[in-house]
Amino acid sequence: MRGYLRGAAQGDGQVRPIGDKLVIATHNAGKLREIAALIEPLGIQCFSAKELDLPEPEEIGNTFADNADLKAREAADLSGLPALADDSGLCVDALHGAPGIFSARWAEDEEGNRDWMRAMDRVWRECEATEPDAAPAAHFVCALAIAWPNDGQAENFEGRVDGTLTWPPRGEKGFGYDPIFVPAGHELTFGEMEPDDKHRMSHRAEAFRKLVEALQ
Ligand SMILES: O=P(O)(O)OP(=O)(O)OP(=O)(O)OC[C@H]1O[C@@H](n2cnc3c(O)ncnc32)[C@H](O)[C@@H]1O
Ligand SMILES: [Mg+2]
Repeated sequence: MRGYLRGAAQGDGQVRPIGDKLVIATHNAGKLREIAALIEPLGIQCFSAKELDLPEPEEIGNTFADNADLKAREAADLSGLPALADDSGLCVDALHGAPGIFSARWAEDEEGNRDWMRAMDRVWRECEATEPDAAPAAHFVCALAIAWPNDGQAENFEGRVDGTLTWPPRGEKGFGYDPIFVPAGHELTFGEMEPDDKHRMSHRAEAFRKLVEALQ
């Protein structure tokens, strides 16, 4: 494993060690599964935020990158290890980019319980109200951030995948909005695809490729 990360555009240009232990700063089981699969070839030992009992920070940023940064920085400070966070979401053209950074919140009820059918249904109803007969254009964004303990900096890597939305939802292999998203040039939804196929084209895989390119 190449253990140093070159400073990227948003960082300070310094080279920092990743070492052989990394916290995956997410409380989302679907993301954790995908990130663990993408990280496996690097031979880094990973700890999840859940197994370290880290709190879920309030996502007060205005961009995916800001939210990824704050999740990574908090997990690094609390664990004393480098931490990788992912902030991601679905952006629908007809909804001016919504739900975007509010993708998780669209699934939540008043008590904060998540129901993905509720979120997908809301997206589809709002699209129908705007463009009744179209296959709405949408994309997923993934911002990854790596932060180091008590460092105050994070390195960011962003990926995107374009596609269209479909109704009704299809497939149970993914998570979140996967059952209504058909990537461009394909017929299966992300929910119907095998995980390896999603990894060949996903927003998360693209962000991850950029991270790996910055390793030395
Ligand atoms: O913040 P953490 O703890 O990482 O977990 P989260 O579920 O709250 O994650 P986000 O704040 O990034 O919210 C983004 C939501 O967008 C959805 N999402 C992100 N990537 C996705 C993907 O690859 N497929 C389907 N839905 C996705 C997903 O369900 C998330 O809950
Ligand atoms: Mg979140």
